[in-house]
Amino acid sequence: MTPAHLEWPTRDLLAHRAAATPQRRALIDIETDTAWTFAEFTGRVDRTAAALETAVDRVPDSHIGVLVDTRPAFATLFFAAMRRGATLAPLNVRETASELAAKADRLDLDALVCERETASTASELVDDSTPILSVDDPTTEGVTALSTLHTDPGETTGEPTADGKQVEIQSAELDRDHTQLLMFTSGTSGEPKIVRLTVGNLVASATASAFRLGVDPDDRWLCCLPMYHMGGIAPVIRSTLYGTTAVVQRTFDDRATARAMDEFEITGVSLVPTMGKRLLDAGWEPPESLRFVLLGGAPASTELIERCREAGVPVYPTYGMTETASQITTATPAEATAHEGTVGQPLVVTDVAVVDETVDPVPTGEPGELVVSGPTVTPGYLDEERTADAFCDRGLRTGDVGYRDEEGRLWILNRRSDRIVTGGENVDPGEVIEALRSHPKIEAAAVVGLEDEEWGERVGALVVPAEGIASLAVESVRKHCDDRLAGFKRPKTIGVVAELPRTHSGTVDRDAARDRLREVGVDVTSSSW
Ligand SMILES: O=C(O)CCC(=O)c1ccccc1C(=O)O
Repeated sequence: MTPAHLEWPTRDLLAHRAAATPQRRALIDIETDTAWTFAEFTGRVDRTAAALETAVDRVPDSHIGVLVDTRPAFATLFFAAMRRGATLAPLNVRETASELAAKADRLDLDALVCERETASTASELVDDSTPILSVDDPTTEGVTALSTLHTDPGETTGEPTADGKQVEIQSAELDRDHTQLLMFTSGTSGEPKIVRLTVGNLVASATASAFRLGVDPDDRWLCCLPMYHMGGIAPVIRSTLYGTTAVVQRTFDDRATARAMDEFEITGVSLVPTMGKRLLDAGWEPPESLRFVLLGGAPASTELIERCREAGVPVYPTYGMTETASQITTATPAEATAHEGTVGQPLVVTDVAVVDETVDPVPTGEPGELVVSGPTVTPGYLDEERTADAFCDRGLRTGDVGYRDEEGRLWILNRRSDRIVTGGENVDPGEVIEALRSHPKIEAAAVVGLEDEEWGERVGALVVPAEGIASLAVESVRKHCDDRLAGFKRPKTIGVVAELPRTHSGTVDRDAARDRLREVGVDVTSSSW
């Protein structure tokens, strides 16, 4: 065992930051045009932590649900929970009350934190004995002041002085193995999994990220991804660890986001591919200040990477999961250009093994399931059975298929769980998508299995016509596939749509794609099955 004094430090990141650089800017909120120094931020966190103490009998290890959208108050709650050893369970504010109630039921909540917009939904999610707190105090102007709806807010500590000197720094050592976050994976079918992420996972991820993206003391990271997803909260943790500024934008909007990048001289931003495409479609020109666009959450097309290169966007395609506290591999702009389609090499602390069905490594260049290990990997799901299923001796089985080159760069082929089984044959949707995308009039495609009486499943395809293509004949798509795919792989139902349905995190929503196909799909007869 490693002696304690040689172990990775797990002190309160924010308290440490507030002591080291109290006057540097921690957060900028675009919506309210407000900025907080690290001294002010840590003061707010203390007040929020005090309000939690008042509302919850025993804060350490309590489960605190969060129904708050992307705003500084979310960041404040995160660090308040960290400081007091509570566990935060962020919920997706865009879901319906019934979807949220099903999730809340699984979390065993000791309290629920809402905001003005979600207060009425929040009251439907928990019973009367569970305190509900709001980050919008109706009696004060403070955006991050936290009051309670069901209970008295009690005493709060005062604001720090202008020079931050009187801030009381609580820099207690944190328990690295403490579960800091319970995150729902953006599952597209079946019951979503609840991922446990520890303080150690989050700190390791934020540390390793810096070795790929670099850190400049004047960095400003634009946070416009939802903070209840991993890709949205990760930049807040990174910025606090680095002592740099998180600029918070409640919702992405191509024009408003482009404007914010100019106005705040943004140096980095996390985006999902759909956002990157929308920015470019709107004629976005990246500001000179911009050093990186971390592009993840879903595979980016080679066309999008090429468009980024042409527009001078410093794009870092990344492959990550909630289960690994964000990035697993990340490619640099130079790699992304020189090695088309790659998501780059693993972060410095992460190992990726490519394995066959018996979990033995396959030779370089050959495809296999990706197994991830290292300090960013979750200790498991809330559900023990699912944990047992997901892990092997080598680490976390991702269910994704990919291959690596001699230098260790990774390519993702498809999500294994998306595999379609038709008439006993396995179909890799990625292969069908590739065939469809080689059609000159098709820009994007989603391929899913549709229930079929005879074959179990049949292949269905939603296709999006390329820009400027007024009409795309289903017959021409069918012919194109006839020439390129074995009979069982050819789409038997084809639908032409303007846009693919996507989940909030940007991945294709496969259930919605299936529904769309049932609505607009045309059944085609292939010359052979
Ligand atoms: O796919 C996931 O669940 C993680 C995605 C993620 O973290 C992410 C998504 C978009 C942009 C950047 C990142 C990141 O790795 O920080």
